[in-house]
Amino acid sequence: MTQRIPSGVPILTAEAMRAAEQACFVAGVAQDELMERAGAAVAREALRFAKGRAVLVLAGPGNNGGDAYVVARLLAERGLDVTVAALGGERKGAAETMRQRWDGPTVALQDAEPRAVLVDGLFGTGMSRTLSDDVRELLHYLVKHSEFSIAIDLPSGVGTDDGADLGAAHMDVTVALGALKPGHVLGAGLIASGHVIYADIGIPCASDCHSIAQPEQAAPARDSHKYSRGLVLVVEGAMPGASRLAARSALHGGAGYVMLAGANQPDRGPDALVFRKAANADSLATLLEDERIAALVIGPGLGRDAESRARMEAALDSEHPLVLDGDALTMLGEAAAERLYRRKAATVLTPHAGEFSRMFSGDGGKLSVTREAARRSGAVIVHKGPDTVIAWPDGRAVVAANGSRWLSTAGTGDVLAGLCGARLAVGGMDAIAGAIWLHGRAAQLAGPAFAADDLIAQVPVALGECR
Ligand SMILES: NC(=O)C1=CN([C@@H]2O[C@H](COP(=O)(O)OP(=O)(O)OC[C@H]3O[C@@H](n4cnc5c(N)ncnc54)[C@H](O)[C@@H]3O)[C@@H](O)[C@H]2O)[C@H](O)CC1
Ligand SMILES: [K+]
Repeated sequence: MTQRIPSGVPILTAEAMRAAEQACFVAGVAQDELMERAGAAVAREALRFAKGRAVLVLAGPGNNGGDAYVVARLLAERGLDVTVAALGGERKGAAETMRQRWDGPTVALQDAEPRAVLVDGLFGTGMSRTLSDDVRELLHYLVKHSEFSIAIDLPSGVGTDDGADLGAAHMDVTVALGALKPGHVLGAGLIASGHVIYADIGIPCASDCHSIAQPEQAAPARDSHKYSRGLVLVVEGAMPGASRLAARSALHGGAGYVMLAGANQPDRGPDALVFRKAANADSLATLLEDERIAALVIGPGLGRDAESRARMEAALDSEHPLVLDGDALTMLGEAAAERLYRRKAATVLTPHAGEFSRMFSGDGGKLSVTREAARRSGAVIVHKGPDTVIAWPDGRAVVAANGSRWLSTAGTGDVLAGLCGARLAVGGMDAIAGAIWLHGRAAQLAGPAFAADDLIAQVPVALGECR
């Protein structure tokens, strides 16, 4: 898997990181020691590429700069040709100690000349405002004219807690110190960070937010049968192709039995896919009385007319675990939180950015607005994108940012909705992250320029990789 983001790693905000660091100091670890560990972790990665190349280390005014001086010293001790370009003069505390321990060449940042390897130690989690024009222009110039660029903790110019673009250049590698930050996995920060390497520097980092990890996918129990593995019913609508993609995806995503409820029997498609006639909302409501249904998927290709709305209401009124996607989300709109909060059964929403903004307002980064929406609606929210944020009502969150760029093709959202239905049926709300992992992994396996149908074919292969 092209692992741009390490999996299963805690994600901490700047404030949480500082608290974790403080707890270390209280436990007796000195800031100098942490800075030495941070610098050693970055130097180790820089060495992989820097052999025989000239190195330019940018040192900012704070502790990110302190780390930078450690990196410079360690690389010079290994015989590399290192120059430090410093922003500002005397530092405070451990950063000043590290500045004084550096006895190699130092120039003022504005006098820096490009070198083959660039180490960015200007700003890390202390980034609080947009980079000034002169610093931003110089940073971009130096990165552009380097052969390899590596950022300490975060690329300078990335919003730590929301991935906002505060002037960042695109780095080849970023070494995340102690934990990932939202800035590594969201928006502009995900792009600027390049390949993210997690460096454990001995700071205990508990978090209810992690980067996505491969799900455990035990094979079905020996005595399982199609109902115990979960019956998924997919509601067909105005555009049957979308719901059929979702239904076939559920079949390959591990469901024991998949039904497609619609107006006309499909004239082709897997025989394993059972069709049930439901010509209108009333006949759908009757079908939904079947207690064997473990999960319901509605929205792909549903349509937005009165009949579609009536079908959605029938699904919402049922007491089945429910995946709402596409048109169902658009029809819910701003009423989503209030309408869903009353549901007792598990509800999963799979909005893309536009659908999300029509349902939930709120400012702040994608992680915080999605967590707030999950809390208010009582639903699991899968806020899709190159940085998909999954948030549960109890505050837990997972971010998936390894997906293939080829997922930007029609029907892949329908496939995800079907996978969520299968995982909801098999493992309940907690299993939803597994659907996103399977979707992303199947896309990587499908290679370039796949169609949604090819994506479904790779899901069992991705499942086979799970323990
Ligand atoms: N948390 C850990 O486990 C460790 C963190 N380390 C490193 O410390 C930095 C965070 O250091 P801090 O001093 O808090 O902030 P920065 O160095 O990122 O920023 C310095 C300073 O710069 C000012 N500032 C903010 N934005 C701008 C701007 N746009 N232009 C100019 N100046 C700006 C602001 O006052 C900041 O305080 C962390 O990333 C790690 O690299 C430890 O060394 C190791 C353990
Ligand atoms: K940095």
